[in-house]
Amino acid sequence: MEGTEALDRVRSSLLELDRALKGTDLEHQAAQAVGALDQFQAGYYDFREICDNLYDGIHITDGEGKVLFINQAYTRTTGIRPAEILGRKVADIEAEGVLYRGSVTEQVLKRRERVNSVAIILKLDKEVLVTGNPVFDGAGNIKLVVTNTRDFPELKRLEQRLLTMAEESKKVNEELAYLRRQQTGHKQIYYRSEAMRQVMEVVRTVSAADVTVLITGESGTGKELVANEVYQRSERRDKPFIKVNCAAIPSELLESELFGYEEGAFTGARRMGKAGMFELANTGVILLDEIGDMPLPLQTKLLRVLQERELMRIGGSKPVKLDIRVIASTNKDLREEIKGGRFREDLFYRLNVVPIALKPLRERREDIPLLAEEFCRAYSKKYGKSVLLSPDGMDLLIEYHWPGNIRELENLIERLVVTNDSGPIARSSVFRALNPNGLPFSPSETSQTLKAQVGAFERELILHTLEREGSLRKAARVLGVDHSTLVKKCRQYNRP
Ligand SMILES: Nc1ncnc2c1ncn2[C@@H]1O[C@H](COP(=O)(O)OP(=O)(O)OP(=O)(O)O)[C@@H](O)[C@H]1O
Repeated sequence: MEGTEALDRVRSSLLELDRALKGTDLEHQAAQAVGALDQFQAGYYDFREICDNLYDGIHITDGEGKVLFINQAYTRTTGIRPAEILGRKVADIEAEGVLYRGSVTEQVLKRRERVNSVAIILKLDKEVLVTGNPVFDGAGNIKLVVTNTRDFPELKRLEQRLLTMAEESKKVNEELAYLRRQQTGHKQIYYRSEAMRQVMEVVRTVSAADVTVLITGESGTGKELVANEVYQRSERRDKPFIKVNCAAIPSELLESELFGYEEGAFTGARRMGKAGMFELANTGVILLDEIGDMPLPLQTKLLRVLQERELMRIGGSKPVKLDIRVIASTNKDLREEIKGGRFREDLFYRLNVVPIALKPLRERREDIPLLAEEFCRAYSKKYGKSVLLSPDGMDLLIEYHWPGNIRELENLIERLVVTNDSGPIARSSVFRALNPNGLPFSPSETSQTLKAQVGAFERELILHTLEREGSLRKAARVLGVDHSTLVKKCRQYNRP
């Protein structure tokens, strides 16, 4: 019988008694008994309500282990209803072997102290985590045992989930560190020219200071490589380094990519919103590559973000504080862009705190031999070969005007290593690699007169034919000139 039912019965018996005793000497005592019961009942209802609103299952026995009370959560967790256990002794319930095993109440009664243990709910075939506490009377006897029961599998699931998440996050962190290393890759910067020596001097001095850097130069001159170097030498080298190519992202997406958005900011916005590149780079460095291609309205927003060092996601209302170092790069002449009204002058000054201008390769030809040798070495290693450049092959590289700068040189060397056997690469192979479509040799920009350019072309043509045909006589036949003419030309070009 449930406690509340029992109380109701006692109350109605008392009321009956009260009525029967009306007018007798005992009338007053009967009325007092009804009042005391009412008070007790009110307290019991409060207690029940509180217990039924607890998340944990509550199970209370007297000092003999007789079950006095269970709350709703206990029934929810164990499937055991009040009618099955109220008024019964825990030892008997356990001996029956139907409802539960491993009673914590029994252990508390024996050990007279708090017990944490796992009990098995036979009824649902599951484990629960139980904590039992003894409640003592003034004489030191146990008058109650109060236990709380929690779904053990749920805890276990949470623990398991936590473990999996910890493992996943460890893996993600390792992957992140790997990708970061790969992305910035510690590629060495090779140079011999005075121009590059000065650039590296600036890189070394400004990297540690947290200043904004603007790197300019034609495509392929090494702007990204220099940006990597600034990051690697900065205090933020272990923090995020996010690169954004402002020209590669469609202008209508660039704003949300850079600054992020809140949920519901626009149709198609992701649930929960999305952090932009600036937020991802927070505490680290952001490289705004091809900044010259950023649309004007976005330049205004960027300027505000750089000035205030905080941003607002699209559709957001809470500003996000930024602690970020900015490196910008472009192959455009920003002063020309300003003149043409395509770039904001105030943004230019904000970015141009430390300008680093990279010269095109044709204006620092001293770097070509070192770069070519290093690329030869690196690609030989990659392809398991041992390829070198012949001295006259190298001369060709030094003369070439390199519109694609170092990227073009690197790609060319890779092609040469792949297509040549180990050993020195002949001048003719370099020539063919530089002229894959059989187009005339691209002359150096320094040989400007027609005579000089024709001379350079004739020289290449003769040397190339000689190399291919293997003898002066055969080359003269192919070129349709006398043998003596060819000998004379060879002498003129310092060739035997
Ligand atoms: N001094 C150098 N030493 C070694 N490698 C270099 C050097 N300069 C550039 N490179 C290599 O040349 C290639 C092009 O360089 P990078 O991408 O940095 O140029 P960029 O100026 O950023 O080009 P773009 O403007 O097209 O993005 C890269 O593979 C880079 O590693």
